[in-house]
Amino acid sequence: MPDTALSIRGLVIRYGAVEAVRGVDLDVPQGHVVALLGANGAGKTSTLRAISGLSPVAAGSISYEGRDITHLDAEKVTRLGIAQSPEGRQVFADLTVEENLRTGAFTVRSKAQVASSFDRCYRYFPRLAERRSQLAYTLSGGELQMLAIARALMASPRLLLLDEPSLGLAPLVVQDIFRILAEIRAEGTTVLIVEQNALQTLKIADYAYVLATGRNHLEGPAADLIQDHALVEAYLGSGGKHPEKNTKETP
Ligand SMILES: Nc1ncnc2c1ncn2[C@@H]1O[C@H](COP(=O)(O)OP(=O)(O)OP(=O)(O)O)[C@@H](O)[C@H]1O
Repeated sequence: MPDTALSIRGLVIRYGAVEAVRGVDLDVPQGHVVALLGANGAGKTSTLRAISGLSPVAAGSISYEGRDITHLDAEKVTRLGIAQSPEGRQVFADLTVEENLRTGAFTVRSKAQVASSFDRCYRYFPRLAERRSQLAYTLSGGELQMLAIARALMASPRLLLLDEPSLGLAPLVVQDIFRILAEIRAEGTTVLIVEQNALQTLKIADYAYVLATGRNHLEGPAADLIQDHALVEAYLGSGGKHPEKNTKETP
C-alpha cells in the first residue's frame, strides 16, 4: 500500500445551527485519485474547504503527510503542497489568463519553477496558451474552468483538490477536462475530486467515497462501484445533469 497523503477522521463542520458534515472519515493514498461523490448538500464542498483551511472545523482531525493541519489557515495549507481549484471558477475577471496563472504560484520562489509550471499548464491547456493575454471575463465557461484548474497547478501541488470541474460544461468540454485529469493523474499528482458526474469520475479514480447527508454512506474501489449500475443510478447520478436522481435520501 502506498503511504497515506491525506487522512480525515470524524470531521464535523457546522454553519450556525446547520451541521453540514457529521463525522466523515476518508483517506487519500499518495499518487492516487480519490473521488468524493454524493447528492447536492451531502457535504462534499464543505469537506474540501475544510482541508484547504477555508471552513472552520468543529470537531475531528485532518492530517497531511503525517502532520496535523486541522486548524491551519489557507495560506499555510498551500505552502504545504495542497492546492484547490474551487467550484464556480473563482478567477480574477479583470486579470489576463497569464496574470491569473501567476497568482496561483504565490508560494513558489524559484523563477525556473514558475516558468516550468507555466509550460506544464500551457501543455495541458493549449487553449489557455492561445489566450494568455486575454482578460479572464472574455473566456468561455470551459476555458474558465481550465483556468481554475491550471491556476491550482501553478503551485506545483502534491495534493490537488478539485471541486466540480465539470459543472455546467458542454459534454465535449467535459470530455476534454477528464482527459486532462487523466494526464495529471498519470504524472503522479495525488487528487481528491468532488463531482456530480459520477460515471466519468469513477473512470479516472482509484477509489471513491459516497457521502449522504454529511456522513460516509459507502466506499470502495472505483472499478467495483462503476460495475454496480443500480448504485450508480440511484446514488451517484448518471451524468451530472440529472438532479432528480441526486436527491434520493439515504435508506
Ligand atoms: N456558508 C454556509 N452557511 C450555511 N449553510 C451552508 C453553508 N455552506 C454550505 N451549507 C449547507 O451545508 C450543507 C452541505 O453543503 P456542501 O456545499 O458542503 O454540500 P455539497 O455536497 O458540496 O453540495 P453541492 O454539490 O450542492 O455543493 C448544505 O445543506 C448546505 O446548504
